[in-house]
Amino acid sequence: MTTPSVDRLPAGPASSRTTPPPGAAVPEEAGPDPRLTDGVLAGYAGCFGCGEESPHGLRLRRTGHADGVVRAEYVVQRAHQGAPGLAHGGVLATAMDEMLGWAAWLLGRRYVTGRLETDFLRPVPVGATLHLRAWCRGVDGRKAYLEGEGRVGAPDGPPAVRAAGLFVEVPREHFTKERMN
Ligand SMILES: CCCCCCCC/C=C\CCCCCCCC(=O)SCCNC(=O)CCNC(=O)[C@H](O)C(C)(C)COP(=O)(O)OP(=O)(O)OC[C@H]1O[C@@H](n2cnc3c(N)ncnc32)[C@H](O)[C@@H]1OP(=O)(O)O
Repeated sequence: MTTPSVDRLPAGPASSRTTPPPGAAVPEEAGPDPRLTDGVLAGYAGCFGCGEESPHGLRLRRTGHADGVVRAEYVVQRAHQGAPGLAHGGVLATAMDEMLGWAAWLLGRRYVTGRLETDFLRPVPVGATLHLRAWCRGVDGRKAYLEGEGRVGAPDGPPAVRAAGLFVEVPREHFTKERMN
């Protein structure tokens, strides 16, 4: 049996639930609008994906944002291992969740993840830098369809992870009503 080249896989992992319906447009980016976050969530230091005060967090560092594509870098830490020396798949999925979330919030509305699909294409070693990108494929009412990928070592390095997600727009109260403290 031969192993198919991952580079020949289809462009994304999207299922019907993360594929925008025909006619769903990609809106002009409007954000991030500080009024959406009310100072409570913006740049939240405790965020597991990007916060500087999350001790074992991913500390994603945004490196650019142009033409509807948001970019970031993530260095795999020892605390992020699954198998010895390799990133845990759930941690890589978290990195993609964060990236797709950024791309959604840059549309200028509040979104949470409804569904996240991930393809793991290669193992990612501890110490490696994952170069991440995410973009919007379309918005349909409250639903936004996002995609992203992570490449090892360089922006055009070999792909290690790809993701597609459905994000749902929520009101500000979403972030307060269920909070336990
Ligand atoms: C996150 C805070 C960030 C703040 C940062 C501020 C600074 C900005 C900087 C940086 C950006 C942030 C980066 C963050 C990245 C990480 C994001 C996360 O991890 S978010 C946490 C995990 N996600 C949840 O906790 C959601 C839990 N789920 C819910 O609360 C509800 O289920 C919700 C809101 C998703 C939907 O509930 P309903 O009652 O409001 O609405 P219904 O009617 O059920 O769904 C609306 C539509 O969406 C579809 N839908 C919902 N879930 C779906 C699913 N799983 N699959 C397919 N479709 C789904 C439904 O079928 C419906 O579609 P039809 O309008 O009928 O066409």
